[in-house]
Amino acid sequence: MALLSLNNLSVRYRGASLALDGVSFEVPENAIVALLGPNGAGKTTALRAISGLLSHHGGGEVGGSIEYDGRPLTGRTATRVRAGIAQVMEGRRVFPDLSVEENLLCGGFTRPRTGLGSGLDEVYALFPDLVGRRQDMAGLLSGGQQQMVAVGRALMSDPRLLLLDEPSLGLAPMVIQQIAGALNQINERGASVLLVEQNATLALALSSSACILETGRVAITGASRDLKDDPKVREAYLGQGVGAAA
Ligand SMILES: Nc1ncnc2c1ncn2[C@@H]1O[C@H](COP(=O)(O)OP(=O)(O)OP(=O)(O)O)[C@@H](O)[C@H]1O
Repeated sequence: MALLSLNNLSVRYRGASLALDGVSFEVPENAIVALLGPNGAGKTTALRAISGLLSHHGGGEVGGSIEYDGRPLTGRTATRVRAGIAQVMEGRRVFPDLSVEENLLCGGFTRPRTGLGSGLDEVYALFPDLVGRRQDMAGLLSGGQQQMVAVGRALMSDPRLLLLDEPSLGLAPMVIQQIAGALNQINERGASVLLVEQNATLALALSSSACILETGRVAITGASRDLKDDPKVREAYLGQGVGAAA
């Protein structure tokens, strides 16, 4: 059974045209799935629908359905059903005047009381760069370190599904590799990841399957290893036209 499934999902923002038009895809248990596509394709809208944030962005009519762990993400129980989902929004959004550790602890507020500790040790093990900065104001960190705080804060709730919106945006290659390594480790420990990325090469390397959106519809979907070799995908999304080196 899929952990998350979008079934014929449509979203229309108030006073605007359809942002998503009959989108269906799944995130299996314990998988990394990439959600790709050009600017305006509807990737962030899909994340907002899953995390329940559409109403904070001009609302919208929603059609179709989303199921998480076999239960619908609609109606009065949706907030409770979403308890296992954590999101890292585009642009990092750390609390700049709180310390690194305070930022992380904010994310642990809904952590299940498993008796396994606060989660801080796991986050510091994933991102050793943060250990020496734990008492520093998060706003003073580099962009890459702030992204580590944002991902770490989401992990503090011990989610089964992590939603990430453009985690590599504006970061140096070495930092991107660290974040990618952390996502692999999170996945190895059993969590699923839905990864929205403009960097399709990175996303296809990290994920087992991918869904490519274009103007609100699913254009291509399949196993990431197949999509990496698909001439249409290479030309349109990987910047590798016919005859380009692999
Ligand atoms: N709050 C909003 N109100 C009205 N229209 C919106 C709103 N947010 C997004 N849209 C529109 O919905 C469509 C999908 O936007 P969305 O941000 O989901 O795309 P995206 O694939 O995430 O793009 P990007 O890669 O540029 O972030 C676009 O046409 C956009 O203009």
